[in-house]
Amino acid sequence: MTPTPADRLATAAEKASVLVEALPWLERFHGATVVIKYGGNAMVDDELKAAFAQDMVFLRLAGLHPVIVHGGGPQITSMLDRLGMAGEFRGGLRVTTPETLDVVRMVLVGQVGRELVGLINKHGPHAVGMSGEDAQLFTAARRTATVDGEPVDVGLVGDVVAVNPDAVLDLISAGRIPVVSTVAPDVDGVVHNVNADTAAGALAVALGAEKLVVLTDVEGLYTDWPDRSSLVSRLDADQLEELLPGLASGMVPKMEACLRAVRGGVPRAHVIDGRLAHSVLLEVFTSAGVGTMVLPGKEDENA
Ligand SMILES: Nc1ncnc2c1ncn2[C@@H]1O[C@H](COP(=O)(O)OP(=O)(O)O)[C@@H](O)[C@H]1O
Ligand SMILES: CC(=O)N[C@@H](CCC(=O)OP(=O)(O)O)C(=O)O
Repeated sequence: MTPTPADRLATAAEKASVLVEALPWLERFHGATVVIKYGGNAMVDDELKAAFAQDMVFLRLAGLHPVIVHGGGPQITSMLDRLGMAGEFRGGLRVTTPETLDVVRMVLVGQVGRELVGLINKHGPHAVGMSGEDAQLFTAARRTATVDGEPVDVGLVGDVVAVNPDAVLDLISAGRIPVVSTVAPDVDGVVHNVNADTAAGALAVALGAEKLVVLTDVEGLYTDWPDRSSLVSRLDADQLEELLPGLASGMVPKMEACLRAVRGGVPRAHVIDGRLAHSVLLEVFTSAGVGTMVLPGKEDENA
């Protein structure tokens, strides 16, 4: 059916109202740094990847400073399969032998990071890739996984114990979009595999980011997974701390990262659905937001 002049007016008014709704958020976040964790499971579809790249360029051109920390778990697993190498997760962390680490580093830095940089740079000379090894961005320390309450050795897996954000700040001040892969050396220079959620939380704190946004392949945090009526739209750090021990493995590093961020001075952390095209724009520029928002405390609820 051909739209009537009245239909066209209504559509135009709707489009204008979407743009105007963004105005207070454009004002509020002008010049702000936003750390975005782009998860491996949310980056398996070509159209979604292209939409994510558009969102990052949109944020930059709107005056924000997006910093991307990417994952790549499914991509690492598929390369290990192709190479006939066995892989295993314990307590949500990949058991990482020196041979596995070679594959993790190759896939994260050489494949997933490169692809994201390429997609963003279709729009102009914006993105620059780097890893935790560059300019001492991250220092890792070997960590264990927790399985049934017990510590379990998972090999060359690290937590981030120090961040030197200078190289990221240099890129930000040059107007670039840093794209960070999460392998990092320990104090002796031994490279470790770092979970990307963990690294994103640590980087958001070190940069004094305004927001941490974690994209994943689910609508947000469910307090009683997989009961679909238990999706939470907001909670504070104390409430999250109480829930953490009961969460299943995929959500644990994400929610730990959100907690680390808000406890470390980041005003808001969000877990949003990366399967929804342009979910980052909806989160940043609309009043309702999407997914689950973590706030430092109750007093911040109306902030
Ligand atoms: N409480 C929970 N709320 C939401 N998702 C959960 C929860 N517990 C487990 N999950 C699972 O965690 C997954 C996300 O973790 P993961 O697969 O590691 O994501 P990513 O690749 O984005 O890092 C979801 O797809 C869901 O299956
Ligand atoms: C220690 C550890 O488990 N590291 C992860 C690093 C990639 C990652 O975190 O990717 P996602 O965000 O896609 O899960 C791994 O080897 O899969």
